[in-house]
Amino acid sequence: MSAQIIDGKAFAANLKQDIAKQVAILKEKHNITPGLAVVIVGEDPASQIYVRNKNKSTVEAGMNSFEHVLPEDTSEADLLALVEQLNNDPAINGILVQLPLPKHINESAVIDAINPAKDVDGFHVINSGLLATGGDAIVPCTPLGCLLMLRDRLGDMSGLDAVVVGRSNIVGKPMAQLLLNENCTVTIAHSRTRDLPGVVGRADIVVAAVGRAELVKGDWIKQGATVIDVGINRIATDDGKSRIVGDVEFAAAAERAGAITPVPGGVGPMTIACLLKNTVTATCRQAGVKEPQA
Ligand SMILES: Nc1nc(=O)c2c([nH]1)NC[C@@H]1CN(c3ccc(C(=O)N[C@@H](CCC(=O)O)C(=O)O)cc3)C=[N+]21
Repeated sequence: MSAQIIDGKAFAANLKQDIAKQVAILKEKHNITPGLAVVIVGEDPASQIYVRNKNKSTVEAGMNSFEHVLPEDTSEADLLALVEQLNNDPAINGILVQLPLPKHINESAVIDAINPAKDVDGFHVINSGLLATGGDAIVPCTPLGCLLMLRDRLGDMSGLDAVVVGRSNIVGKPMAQLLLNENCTVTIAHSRTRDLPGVVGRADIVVAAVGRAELVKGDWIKQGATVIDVGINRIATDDGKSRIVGDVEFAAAAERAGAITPVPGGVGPMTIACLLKNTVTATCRQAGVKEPQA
């Protein structure tokens, strides 16, 4: 058997079209243009590429994009002052502070300084608390993108065994919450898990988010399982160049899975589409208007 490849790029392109329609309706009916501010501290080239992609997608969707590139040696106090300024700016509906931040800055202090209503990453402790307690959270973009692809593929997930490999605050934990909300039986596996192959092998749904190249082996996957690969790892190749691989051994896993996301072209593009989606959601909540149907 060979898996269906879940085309995250095409899925994201569709989602972005819907979002552009929503933005057009917001403009026409309410005279509102959503504004997204992205803050980046330091010169990490990979980060700069993400920021550029986000900026391009935001503008393509008809929203306003504001970029703040600060030097690596920016103090925590100066970054907090910028966050406060963005919190108070009515033209800004969403704020994203690119992670990781330089080591001299306390990340959670910065994230928790963002107005939770503008926290389009869904990283604020208020939003993680709302997600955990069934409230109206802004949901982190990567897990939200994974959920949309899973719903599209599987529909009702009630009673399915789901394993999330990885326990980060930004992917693993919120992903587990979302799967629990779908009535899956959820296991969170991590570096101390005994018998990871056995745990993964029971799962109908595997979400791999550990950040370790090809850690999840193809022959662990249950026949017909749905595999979502969140990893983006750059590895060296024999010819002295490099390529991007996920957290799952893709070719071998595709032999057994029912469906699988590729890397690149899977979860990554959905993350950006969901950032735009969250920005529309946040804008509508701030304005007290119902989210338009695309
Ligand atoms: N506050 C914050 N929020 C984030 O959402 C955030 C962050 N910080 N820091 C960095 C990571 C990384 N990230 C990616 C988003 C999209 C792709 C993406 O679209 N990747 C494409 C292209 C990959 C390529 O070819 O380079 C793909 O997977 O197909 C990748 C990585 C968001 N992040």
